[in-house]
Amino acid sequence: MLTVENLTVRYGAVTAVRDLSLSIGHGELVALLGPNGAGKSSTINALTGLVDAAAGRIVLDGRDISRTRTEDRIRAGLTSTPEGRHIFANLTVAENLRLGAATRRDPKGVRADIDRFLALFPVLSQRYGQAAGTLSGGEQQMLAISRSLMSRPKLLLLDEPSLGLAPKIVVQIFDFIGQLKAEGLTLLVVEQNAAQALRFADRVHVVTSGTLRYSGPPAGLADEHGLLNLYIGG
Ligand SMILES: Nc1ncnc2c1ncn2[C@@H]1O[C@H](COP(=O)(O)OP(=O)(O)OP(=O)(O)O)[C@@H](O)[C@H]1O
Repeated sequence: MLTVENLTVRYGAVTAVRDLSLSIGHGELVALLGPNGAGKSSTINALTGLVDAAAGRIVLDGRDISRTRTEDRIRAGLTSTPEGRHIFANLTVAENLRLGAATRRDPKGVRADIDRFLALFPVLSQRYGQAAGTLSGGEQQMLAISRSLMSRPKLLLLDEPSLGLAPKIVVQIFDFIGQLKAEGLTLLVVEQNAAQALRFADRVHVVTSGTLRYSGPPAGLADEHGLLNLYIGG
């Protein structure tokens, strides 16, 4: 579904991502792991067009989207849930959900999707008219993922869905991610929490200092020291 060839992201003199290539097949969940500052968010943001790629090619379902505007990438089926959730705290739960559907022109379908997420997460239903900023961290993450799904993506990029959440909530979030995969959604999940990310991953990439160090099945990282060595460059 997605092919990334030789992606490079620079911020002035800083090269955040260097010559990174990866692919994601239909229905796959691919995990992108790495320590702080490795270039994971920069990769996601280049895929959605929020930052410009200095070099490389991004191909979604056979179409080169490297120079396509973010909103057109969303229309083409690629959406991300950003790190830190970025829900609109002063807007209601309902308004946040509706904003996720900004690129759609089928009000009935939008309404049906909102109903689906309200049924899935009763707390969103109970707090439908309240400011989203009053939700707990875990509830905000559920809302952020639901909002992303409102654009009906075929590929969802999740940037650190576990960030700042209690371990029990993290397990619930990943249970939901596993459910999305079971429903056929294709996912790229960026995570620091390797154990959770690997629960449902078909393949995994490990990036450190902007460079891919490992690409392969999760079993290749089964030895904890394998991942640790990759992280510390051993
Ligand atoms: N807007 C920016 N301007 C300058 N440097 C940046 C910018 N955004 C990121 N960087 C730098 O690029 C590198 C990669 O950052 P990035 O946020 O992509 O890493 P990450 O793997 O997502 O890290 P984390 O897990 O801590 O979120 C880091 O050295 C970071 O300081």
